[in-house]
Amino acid sequence: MAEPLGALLAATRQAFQQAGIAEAALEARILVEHFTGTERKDAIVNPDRLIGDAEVAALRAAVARRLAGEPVFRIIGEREFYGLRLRLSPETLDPRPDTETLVDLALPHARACIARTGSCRILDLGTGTGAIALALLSVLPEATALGVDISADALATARANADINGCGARFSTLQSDWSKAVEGKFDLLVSNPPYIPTNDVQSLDRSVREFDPRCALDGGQDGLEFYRLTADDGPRLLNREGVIAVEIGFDQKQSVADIFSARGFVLTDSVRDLGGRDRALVFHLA
Ligand SMILES: C[S@@+](CC[C@H](N)C(=O)[O-])C[C@H]1O[C@@H](n2cnc3c(N)ncnc32)[C@H](O)[C@@H]1O
Repeated sequence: MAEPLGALLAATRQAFQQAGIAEAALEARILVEHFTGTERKDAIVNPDRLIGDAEVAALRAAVARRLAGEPVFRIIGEREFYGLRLRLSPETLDPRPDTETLVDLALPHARACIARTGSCRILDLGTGTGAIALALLSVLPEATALGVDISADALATARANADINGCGARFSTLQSDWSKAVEGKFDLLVSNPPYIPTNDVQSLDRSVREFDPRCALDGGQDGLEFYRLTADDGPRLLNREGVIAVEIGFDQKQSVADIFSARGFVLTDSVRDLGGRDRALVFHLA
């Protein structure tokens, strides 16, 4: 039966509040707008607008999934990141707002390269949805990027995201076990690698453990495996004044800095995330 938009929104919000969902009002709005094809203003200006049976049924199914623990962005299959709309798929990480910190940290280095040379060649190792590379491309029209992942599903999603967001001509993809198959030199290497120690994956929050792909999380026994690989291969992949910018776990700054400095890199920049935790580091070759 058709139901009024305002009532659907109120009922969804109430169900989420009762279930103890922290951002009940926001998540209710995201689901209702997505499944009813409405915008924020519609529920305010026209709460009596009738929503048809099919949309109501789709919304009810989505609410049931959310109440069963599935994250809201997985349910709608997309997420906003750095002002871009990114599709998600089964083998992509749901990109987190904290990763925008890495984009902001890398940006001045890319701009400096463009000022120097007129362009910037970016390598994104473990690109997933393409979030980091595409965010950079969206604000750097002179830049190009190569997104690398081991997952063909993730690369297909990154490709679609590049096209949807108008960066398709400047973005290419490569399936590779980390940097093994990557050829050529880059001005900026960015990466948000899997960095959870293998034994800690089981104790992650259920919304992460069950809905983000394990391959995007598991960073090996001590969580640092992909930093070692990146630091080992960095000198081969970077132009002379090239820069590496990586996201890290909140307690990994010293360990990651040690790994890179043992391979001839110098830590030149770092930043904390919105919650005040160490989040991203920049390295230059000494
Ligand atoms: C933490 S996710 C980051 C995704 C995306 N860059 C972001 O920040 O939202 C790590 C990514 O590394 C990829 N990955 C894991 N192991 C890999 C490997 N051996 N070679 C290439 N990519 C790998 C995963 O598929 C996943 O997309």
